[in-house]
Amino acid sequence: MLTMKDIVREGHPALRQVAEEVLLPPSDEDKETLRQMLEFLKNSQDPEIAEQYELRSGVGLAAPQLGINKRMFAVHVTDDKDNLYSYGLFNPKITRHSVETTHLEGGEGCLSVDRDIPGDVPRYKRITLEGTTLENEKVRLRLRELPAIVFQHELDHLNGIMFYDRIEDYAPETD
Ligand SMILES: O=CN(O)C[C@@H](CC1CCCC1)C(=O)N1NCCC[C@H]1C(=O)Nc1ccccn1
Ligand code: NI
Repeated sequence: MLTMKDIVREGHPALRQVAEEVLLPPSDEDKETLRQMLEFLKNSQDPEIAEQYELRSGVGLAAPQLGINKRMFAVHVTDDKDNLYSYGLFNPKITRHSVETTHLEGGEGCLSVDRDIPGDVPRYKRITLEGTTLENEKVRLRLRELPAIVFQHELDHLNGIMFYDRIEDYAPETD
């Protein structure tokens, strides 16, 4: 099973690479990796397992965070209407998005970042995202609010972008 020692931290080159498309249909190895990533998220959200294996709770995990330069990530998150979004996706891409943006109250964190970085991280409020599932089926997901934020955070990892890259820097007072 995956634990925190499998997750690379800031400074590891994989976090700053543009990940490679996964060849479809996904290989057994890629499917097994993605399944393990989804399992990690579920374990990390189980208080007993998380405590036993010292897992930081996560709602998303991208392959580059394991040092794997492939366009695949897992998400396991429940929205404010108690809808569970649990997916392992290959080659995800945003095909549509709102102009309107939102941000996670209190800012974002990252399992690959062992420090707190304050600041709003702007995300599209609504997105349409397409990808291929663990069953090698194409899906089109219409997401909003927290699920949309999580998928955007994961997609950024596939493009070598960290959440704090998006925190706008205020220009120093000029007057
Ligand atoms: O790339 C993937 N990662 O780095 C794991 C991150 C992904 C989330 C960060 C912001 C959006 C996606 C993650 O899950 N966390 N980051 C570290 C702190 C704990 C945890 C978290 O934000 N949990 C959470 C958030 C909202 C509601 C419930 N739980
Ligand atoms: Ni992250």
